Amino acid sequence: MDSRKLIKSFIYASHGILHVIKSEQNFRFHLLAAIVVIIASITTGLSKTEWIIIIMLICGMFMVELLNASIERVVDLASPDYHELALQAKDLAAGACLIYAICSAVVGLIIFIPKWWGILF
Ligand SMILES: Nc1ncnc2c1ncn2[C@@H]1O[C@H](COP(=O)(O)OP(=O)(O)OP(=O)(O)O)[C@@H](O)[C@H]1O
Repeated sequence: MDSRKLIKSFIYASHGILHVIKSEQNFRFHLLAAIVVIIASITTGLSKTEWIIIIMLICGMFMVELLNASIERVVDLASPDYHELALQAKDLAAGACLIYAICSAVVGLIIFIPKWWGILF
């Protein structure tokens, strides 16, 4: 295996992540939300399985946002002017983000609410 090629791939991927942090407000919001969820998870106390679910949800949200940002750029490159298919491509990608965000919120509530209920009452 060519280790220099592997290191370069990591560097390019890191550039992509840094670029999306700088340019996408949605991504910064999800980053902040992830920090809040991690703090809540530490203070609430989760099982190993619950931690795995939370980590997968957080990383999944970042992945979907990165793919959405990537699709937006490809669409802007291919169709700078208005086109119905460009609209559909961007709206479909945004729809994917919305579905994942709703799913994450629901799963998060299923994990946290019974624990907080147990602490409060
Ligand atoms: N070339 C285009 N042709 C047709 N409709 C478009 C085009 N570009 C954007 N749109 C429509 O405008 C909406 C917003 O597009 P925009 O590029 O501003 O993305 P966004 O979702 O606001 O992302 P961000 O603000 O993160 O860049 C899209 O969801 C789509 O409905």
